[in-house]
Amino acid sequence: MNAVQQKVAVLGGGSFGTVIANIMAEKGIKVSQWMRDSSRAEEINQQHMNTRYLPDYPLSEDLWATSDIELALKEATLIFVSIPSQSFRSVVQLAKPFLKAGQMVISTTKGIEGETFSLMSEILKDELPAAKVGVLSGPNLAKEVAKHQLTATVISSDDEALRTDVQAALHQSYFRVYASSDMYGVELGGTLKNIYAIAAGLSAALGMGENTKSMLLTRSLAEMSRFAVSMGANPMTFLGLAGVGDLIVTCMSPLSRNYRVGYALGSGENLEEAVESLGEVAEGVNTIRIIKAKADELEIYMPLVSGLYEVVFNGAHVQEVVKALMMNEQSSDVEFVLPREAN
Ligand SMILES: NC(=O)c1ccc[n+]([C@@H]2O[C@H](COP(=O)([O-])OP(=O)(O)OC[C@H]3O[C@@H](n4cnc5c(N)ncnc54)[C@H](O)[C@@H]3O)[C@@H](O)[C@H]2O)c1
Ligand SMILES: O=P(O)(O)OC[C@H](O)CO
Repeated sequence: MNAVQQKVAVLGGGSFGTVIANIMAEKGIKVSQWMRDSSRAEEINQQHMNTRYLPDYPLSEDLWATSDIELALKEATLIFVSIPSQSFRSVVQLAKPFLKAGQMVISTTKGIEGETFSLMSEILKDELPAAKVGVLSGPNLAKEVAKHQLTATVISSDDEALRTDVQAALHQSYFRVYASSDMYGVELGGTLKNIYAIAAGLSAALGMGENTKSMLLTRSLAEMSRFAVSMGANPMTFLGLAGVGDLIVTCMSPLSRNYRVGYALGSGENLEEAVESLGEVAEGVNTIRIIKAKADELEIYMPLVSGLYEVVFNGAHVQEVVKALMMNEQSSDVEFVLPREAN
C-alpha cells in the first residue's frame, strides 16, 4: 500500500506520540492519535497544539486525536505504541479487542517491564501473537523533531514489509528512517542509554571536564554493549543510531529528561524531588534498578550501573563511587578486540 493510503494509529498523547503522529499527518497520511485525556484530544483537534507536552509547537491541522481507542484503531494498518513502559502492557491489553491478525504494531518505548524483564517488543509478541512487531528507536528528542531539526531514527523488525512501510510512512525532508533486523539490540540500545544519561547529567552538574565526559560516554557504550551481547544482541548494532547515536544525544542534551534527572541529583535534589520537578517520564530511573538486578543475577560486569545504583538508591557519595571506579583493576578498551579475561 502506498504510504499516504495507510491509515495509522498512534497510542499515547505524550511528547513522542505527538511528534510521531504529527510527522505523518504533515505528509497527508490519515492519522488518529489516541490519548486517555479527552480535553487534550480536543485541544489537538481545535487548537492544533499539545500544550502539556509540546507547548511551543503548532501541530498539523490534519492530526486528529481521540480518547476513544476503538475509533482510533478503526481501519488502522500501522499502529505505533508510545506509552511509558510501566503502562505499556495495560494499554496494549486495552487495544487488543480492536486489533486484527497481521496488523503492524511498533513500539517507540525505551524501557523494560520490571516484573517480567520484558522489552516492549516481547510484550507485543506476548499479548498480540498474530501481529507483526517492530521497534522504532534512535536519537530522537521529541522537541527537536517537533522543530523539524534534521533527525534520523531506526526501524527494526524481522518483517521486511513492516520495515519498508514504516520507512515510507515516516520519511520526511527532516526525518530519515534507517532499517535494522536486530530488534533486541535496537531496543536495548534505546533502553540502556537512559541509565548513562542520568550519570552524564550528574557528572555535568558536578563540573566534570571534557576528558571525563568522553571517558564516561565511551565506557558506557562498552558496558551497554557488553550487557546487550550477553542477552543475545548483535554488538554491531551499538555502532549505529540506536546505539552510540542515541547514547550521544541523551548524554549531552539538557532536553533529555533522563539527563535532567541526573543533573538535578548532582545539584543536590533527592530522587523524589528530581522526578517530581521533571513532571514527565524518565525511564532510566527504573531501568537502573531492573538492569542492576539482571546483571547481578547473570554476573555481567557493569561497574557504572552498580555505582549509579548506589548513588541514586542508597545515598552513596558520588566522589567515593568515582574513586572506587577509577581505582578498579585495569581493563581492556574494546573487549570485542581484546577480551577482558585476556587482559
Ligand atoms: N520524548 C522523547 O524525546 C522520546 C523520544 C523517543 C522515545 N521516547 C520514548 O517514548 C515513550 C513515551 O515517552 P513520551 O516522551 O511520549 O512520554 P511523556 O511523558 O511525554 O508522555 C507519556 C504519555 O503516556 C500517557 N500514559 C501514561 N500511562 C498511560 C495509561 N495507563 N494509559 C494511557 N496513557 C498513558 C500519558 O498520559 C502521556 O500522554 C518513553 O518510553 C520514551 O522513552 C521518548
Ligand atoms: O528525554 P529522554 O531522556 O527520555 O530521551 C529522549 C529520547 O530517548 C532521546 O532519543
